Amino acid sequence: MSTVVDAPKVADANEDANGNFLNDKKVTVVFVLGGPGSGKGTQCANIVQHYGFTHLSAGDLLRAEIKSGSENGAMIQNMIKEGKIVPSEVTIKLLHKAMLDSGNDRFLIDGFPRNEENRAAFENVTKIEPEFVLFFECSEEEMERRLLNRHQGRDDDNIDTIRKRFKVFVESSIPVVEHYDSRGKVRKIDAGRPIEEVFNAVKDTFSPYSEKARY
Ligand SMILES: Nc1ncnc2c1ncn2[C@@H]1O[C@H](COP(=O)(O)OP(=O)(O)OP(=O)(O)O)[C@@H](O)[C@H]1O
Ligand SMILES: Nc1ccn([C@@H]2O[C@H](COP(=O)(O)O)[C@@H](O)[C@H]2O)c(=O)n1
Ligand SMILES: [Mg+2]
Repeated sequence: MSTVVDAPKVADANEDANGNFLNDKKVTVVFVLGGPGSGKGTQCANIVQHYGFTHLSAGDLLRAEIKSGSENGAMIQNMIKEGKIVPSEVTIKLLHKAMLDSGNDRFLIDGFPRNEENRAAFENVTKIEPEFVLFFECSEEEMERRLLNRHQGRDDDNIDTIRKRFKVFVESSIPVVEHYDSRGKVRKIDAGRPIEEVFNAVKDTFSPYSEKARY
């Protein structure tokens, strides 16, 4: 995507430029975006180990909601199978509760906001602005290869749904990345490389944050 440019690093993560609070506690939120299979979950696990963030994957929260027997379970399951984006009111409720329950003050929010509706819902409900957006850029060929080799039993890791997810990503999620890019908040990472190399690049974007034990 040509409109996304490398932005400067956060000058000083200890400066509270945004004034973000969750229940009176100052918090830092980083959104982690990228196409399906770009490696968001893999890299978030590494970031958690080094920088003490709590990793909240919107997709994982939605899958847990299906398993919980929630009244929204069938609807969520159908949306995921079709590669569609679940209504924001459902996802924001799960995310907000998980943030409040965690007790941490650093959050990696993975796979959210996925569209403009998600973004507006997060802003309206939490009043929190992300510190920055980590954006994993990867070719569709490579992402498709990774997803077809993931073998985690996900309903949406089949070629028909993968193609639908790619389309939704381009049409609905890229505009969100562009929104944050126009505000200088996007940290673009070449995610087509081996996992360790990608993490080295990720570490550069987290350098303003002190190393902190896993939360
Ligand atoms: N840099 C990489 N090189 C090769 N394989 C990778 C790399 N990063 C992740 N993988 C593998 O690709 C698959 C998808 O990775 P991961 O689950 O982290 O992606 P994701 O962006 O979270 O995907 P989704 O949006 O579907 O949740 C996994 O099997 C993972 O082990
Ligand atoms: N904000 C979101 C995030 C995810 N979904 C649905 O879950 C599917 C899987 O998401 P992953 O991040 O785990 O790949 C996704 O394709 C959507 O159907 C959502 O609706 N809203
Ligand atoms: Mg994931």
